[in-house]
Parts: sequence; C-alpha cells; structure tokens
Amino acid sequence: MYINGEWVNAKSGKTREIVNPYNQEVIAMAAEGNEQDARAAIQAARIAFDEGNWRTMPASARGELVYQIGQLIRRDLQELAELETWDTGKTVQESRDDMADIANVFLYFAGLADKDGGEVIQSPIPDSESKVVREPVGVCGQITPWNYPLLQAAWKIAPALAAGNTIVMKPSEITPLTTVKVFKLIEEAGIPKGVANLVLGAGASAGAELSVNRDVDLISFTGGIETGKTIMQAASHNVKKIALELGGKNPNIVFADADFETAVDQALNAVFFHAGQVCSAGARLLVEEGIHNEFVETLIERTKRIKLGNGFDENSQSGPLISAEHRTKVEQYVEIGKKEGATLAVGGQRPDDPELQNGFFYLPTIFTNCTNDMRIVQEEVFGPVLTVETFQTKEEAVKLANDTIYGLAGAVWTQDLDKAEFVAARLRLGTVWINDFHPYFAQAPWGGYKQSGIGRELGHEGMEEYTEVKHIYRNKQPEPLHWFK
Ligand SMILES: NC(=O)c1ccc[n+]([C@@H]2O[C@H](COP(=O)([O-])OP(=O)(O)OC[C@H]3O[C@@H](n4cnc5c(N)ncnc54)[C@H](O)[C@@H]3O)[C@@H](O)[C@H]2O)c1
Ligand SMILES: C[N+](C)(C)CC=O
Repeated sequence: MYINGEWVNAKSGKTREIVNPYNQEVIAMAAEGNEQDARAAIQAARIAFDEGNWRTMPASARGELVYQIGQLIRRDLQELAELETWDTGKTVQESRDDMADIANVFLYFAGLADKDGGEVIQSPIPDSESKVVREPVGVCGQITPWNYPLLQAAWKIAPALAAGNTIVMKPSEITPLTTVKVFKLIEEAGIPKGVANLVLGAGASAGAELSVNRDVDLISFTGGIETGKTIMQAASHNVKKIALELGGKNPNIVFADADFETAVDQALNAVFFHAGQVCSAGARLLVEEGIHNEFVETLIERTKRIKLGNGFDENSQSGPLISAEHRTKVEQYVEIGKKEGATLAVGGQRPDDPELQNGFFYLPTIFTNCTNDMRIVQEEVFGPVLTVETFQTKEEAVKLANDTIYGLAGAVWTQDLDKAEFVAARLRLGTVWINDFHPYFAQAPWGGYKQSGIGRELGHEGMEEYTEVKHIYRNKQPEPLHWFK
C-alpha cells in the first residue's frame, strides 16, 4: 500500500493471494489492509489537503504532473497490459486497448486542470462584484471493481488530482496489480506525499472505512448496486458527496432495416466481450419480430464459434470469468432462466475443452423466448448470458427497453435515422449508441439513469464531480445599513 508517500505492509501483517482466473495459479501476494490502514491513509490525505500546497499550486502545474502520469502509463503500457491480463484473464489485446484509453484519460484531465478560471456574473446589487469559482472538494475516497481494474481507477484518480483534491484509492481486493503499478508511476511523476494514497483490502473493512469516515469529503464508487446502497447509507454520516457508477441490464434494439451482418456481429460483441463482465454489456437483445428467426439462428451459429482461452494466446477471443464464486452466480442465473421457461438455445454449461478445466470458464449462452417479467431478463448476470425478446413497433421497443430498474447504456440499430432519433430520445439511459455498441472515451460523460448510479465520470462533467462551487461577492462601497438603530 502507498500511504503518505511510503510503501507499507498492512498494519496487521496480513496478505492475500492474487489468483490468475485462467488457471488458478497464485501470481502475487498483496497486503491485506483493513480499517486501521484506511484511517492512516485518510489522515495522510487530510493533512495533505488542509496543510499542503496541492490545492493552491497553479492549476497548470498540477496539470503537468497529471500529464506526466499519462506519459508514464504510455511508456509502461505493455507491462501494465500484461499485469491486467494476469489479474483478470481478459485478452491481452483488450488490456492493451484499456491501457491506451487510460493514458488518454490522464492526458485529457491534465488538459482540463487549468481551463476553468471561474466566471464573473452580473450582480443585481449596485457597486458590487460577483464571481463563481470551482474549488476541490477535499479528501476523496475511491473504490473500484475487478472487471476493468485500472480503467475504472483512472476515471477517478485523474480528475480528482487535476481538480486539486487528495485521494485514497481502494481497488478490488482480487485485482489490485495494475493499480499498485500506477501508484509507482504516480510516485515517479513526483506527486507530493500524502496527495495520492493507496489502501488495499476487502470492501467490508478498508472500503467501508472510506465511506463512513468523517474526514472523507467525497466517496466515488464503481461496483454492484447492493454495495452502492450500503455506501450511500454509510456516506450519510457526514453527508459526504457521493458518485455511484453501478450496474446495468442494457438493451440492444435491432430493427428489421438494420444492416444484418453488422448488427449480428455487434450483438455478439455487445454481450460476450470480456465474458459479459461489462457494466454496459448488451445483455438484453430486442429484435423486431420479422427478422427474429434468421437473426437468432445466425447469432447462435456465430456464438458456437467463439474461442475461449488464455488471454495471452492471441487466438483467444474471450477469457474466463473472474472467480469460482462468480461463475457459480452465473450458473445459478442460467438455472433460473430455465425454470422461468426461457429456451436455452446455446451454451448453458462449462466448456469441455481439457485445456480450460483449471480456469473459471463458462460457455457463451443465449436464451430465446424471453419475457420482460423474467429475472433472467431483469437482473444483472454480469456474465456471458444473452436474453432475446421481440417487438413489433418502435414504441414497444422503447417500452420494453425502459422496463428495468437500470439505466446505464444501450443501442439502437436501424438505417432510418428518424427512427433512431425517436428511440434515442426516449431511452432512459446515460449513454445511447446508434448503430454501434460499447464506445466510450475521455471526452464524453459516462454514468447511469435510475438505479445505475448518481453523477458522471469522464468529460468535463467528470471533473466537475470533484469540485465545489463557490460564489464570492464583494461590496465595493461598504456602508452601515442602520436597520438596527
Ligand atoms: N457503471 C459503471 O461504469 C461500472 C463499471 C464497472 C463495473 N460496474 C459494476 O460493478 C459490478 C461488478 O464489480 P464488483 O463485483 O467488484 O462489485 P462489488 O460491489 O462487489 O465491489 C466493488 C468494490 O466495492 C468494494 N466493496 C465491497 N463491499 C463494500 C462495502 N461494504 N463498503 C465499501 N466498499 C465495498 C469491493 O471491495 C470492491 O473494491 C457490476 O455490478 C458492474 O455492473 C459498473
Ligand atoms: C465503463 N466500462 C464500459 C469501461 C466498463 C464497465 O464495466
């Protein structure tokens, strides 16, 4: 762990085995921090914020340091990508793409650091002057999940630092490797001690301390909806600011006039990329009735050809699930789907390939004949499981798509742009893709409607999350009021 500019073990001396999900081999030992370690990190961040010069230094100088972190990530891109693949099982090409995105996120927020110089507003009071400025919030607790370990961390670290905050980051206890490495780069970049702190350990101890501790001013969390609710409650102790990036059950709407080959190809990618362990996975396919049979038949044929394997094998198209526990959860959902009466069209079991027996693999799975009242349609499986429903009109497509507690992302496929705009305007989602699925980039905000979250990451909105707004009013000719004579 990296606390107050020092690399330290857990105060308890405990460690945790980090396991490669491809073959269950132990690839590293990580410090296993708890509440005590989190408190030490919070104290360091508090002192650095209150007494250090990070928040008061010229914003351009802060931006330069954040820029330097991005450059160091580019320098060490291959090493970081390999670490991410060891830790998550995702293909190394995915990891390389993630690392390139991550470097861009640092460069983007570095560039924003000195762009908001505040705003002079027209005061209605004579002989006065009014301006509105943005200031850093203070000490920020940041908690991230295992599916995109460094990417989700970057979305929090870069804007928080660029805006002048101090941070305590806690990555998922099962995938800490790339975050540890980036804190080495943060040290190398010359970020002052106490400004960026890293605490490792379980959510219920180290993570819970960040959300409950009164010295933390803001908690930013990416993860599951139930954990999000717990954090929201804990944050109420000192009315912390909260930012929540939670799950999704994302609709992928295909109209009959869509380009067939592209829509099939991208429907596969939408749901099975990274074994479906993507918050914005297109796990609910809504197909216009007229093309349903042909679309689903083609999808099933293509699904059977997906090559599972070692993320380091360039022929692998998808890696394993993250853990035995998570695979059991996926298997339970498949059983639920069968009991609910959905038709299991392909997959629905572990692969029988002998080479994959030590990993947490699960075959890409498709359920047809689904209806919106099924749990398999409503709940986030977070694995390679697709449900298929049909619709007849654009109004029905919108109604089905919106009929969920989630509101993260989704797509519409059609060559009729009026129809696409009609649907996009009515989907209650933080991101709508037209004739595409999955793009996200530093310049555009990311976040969810409804129970998919609160607040936004990325874009200038992602920077604003880490600021307080202050109105400064100056009376240029102060004089007595004589109200109280
Ligand atoms: N909206 C997004 O952008 C986005 C991105 C990635 C993942 N996710 C979501 O993340 C989930 C999968 O990730 P996960 O299984 O790691 O989620 P999770 O909620 O189990 O854990 C996420 C993080 O929270 C910590 N945590 C657990 N209990 C805690 C507690 N009581 N207090 C504080 N911290 C606690 C964990 O240690 C981990 O670091 C999915 O639901 C997925 O949709 C959302
Ligand atoms: C936000 N995203 C899509 C990068 C990862 C979600 O799990």
